[in-house]
Amino acid sequence: MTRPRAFNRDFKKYDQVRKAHTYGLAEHESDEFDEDYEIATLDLEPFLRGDASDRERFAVEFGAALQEIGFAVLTGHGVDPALYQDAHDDTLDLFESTSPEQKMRFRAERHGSVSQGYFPIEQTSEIHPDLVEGWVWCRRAFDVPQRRTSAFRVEDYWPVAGYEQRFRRLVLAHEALFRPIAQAMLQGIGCDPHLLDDRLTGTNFGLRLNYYPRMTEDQVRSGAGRLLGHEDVDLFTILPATRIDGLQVWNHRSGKWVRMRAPTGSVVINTGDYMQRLTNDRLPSTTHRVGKPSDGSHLTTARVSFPTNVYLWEDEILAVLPGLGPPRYEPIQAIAFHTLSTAKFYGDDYAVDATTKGAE
Ligand SMILES: O=C(O)CCC(=O)C(=O)O
Ligand SMILES: [Fe+2]
Repeated sequence: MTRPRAFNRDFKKYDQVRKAHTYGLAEHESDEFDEDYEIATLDLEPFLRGDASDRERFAVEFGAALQEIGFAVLTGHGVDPALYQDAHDDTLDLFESTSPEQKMRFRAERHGSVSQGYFPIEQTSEIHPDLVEGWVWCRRAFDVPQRRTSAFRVEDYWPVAGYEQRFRRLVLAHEALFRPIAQAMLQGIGCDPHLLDDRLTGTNFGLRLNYYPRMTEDQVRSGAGRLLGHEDVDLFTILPATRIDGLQVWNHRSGKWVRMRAPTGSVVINTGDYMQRLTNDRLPSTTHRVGKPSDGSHLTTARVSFPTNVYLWEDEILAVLPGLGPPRYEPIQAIAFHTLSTAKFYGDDYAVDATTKGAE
């Protein structure tokens, strides 16, 4: 059975930043690919440890890549590659060894802005049945410093406590990169690099595990994709390079898709809706999706990915940053911005009015 095609423009009313292009949510035979486009791979080390001129050089190249396509690949980030190997194995283990009943005990629901918990296959969003299972935890689900209204209880969030400890290592390693990456982005578009430092200290984030099971011939024939075309709602995403490819990125200039090929151990960085709003459209929230891998392994092998989405806390106000021209957007509270945007995926009831307290 072939489903009718769905397009992003059918869901335009949810957009909280300008998105002028039209794309099909799943792969289609009419899609065109820009096989020559190379997403920039940059070494972050000079920005982390170099002098002022090293930092400036990196920031300019990073800013250029992001302004052009919204994606860049970083090496030299300092995260131990063994952490990524462990996260890969732990993700496979979590999805393959947790019973369906246990998974459903943690079904995703709204925690502040974030839809946190387990997403069954074909239920990542209400708008498109994707062939992925997901599991999301925000900062509240980790035993790390933060303001809490009640004591942390690991069993509220995790089917087995050991997973919290293991994935905590990954989120702490990524948290150390939040400010340097944001600083480089801001410097790269000519802003004061430190504008977001305070708000990124102890900020909220979402760790998302994606498990794309092996596909049957019928699923391939149905036209279903592994993950629908979307933009991330966040400031930016840190996606460790996946072992199996399949990530496709929309090139605004050519209107074609670009295949992401990131070297082992590198991280893919992309800007999201919060960043597009704060930077007055200078850094785009770029469309991407997951399609079939180039090696045909979707018929035999599961694929996993484990992106970290960087957010601001719910009570922050998102206003266009200084130095970026006349603001194209009104200030908006982060919880309203986040939940209005993601009501596209989770249904209209997901949206929280700005005046409502972002209760858990
Ligand atoms: O699986 C991937 O490569 C990307 C996943 C993604 O875009 C997401 O979880 O938002
Ligand atoms: Fe994404």
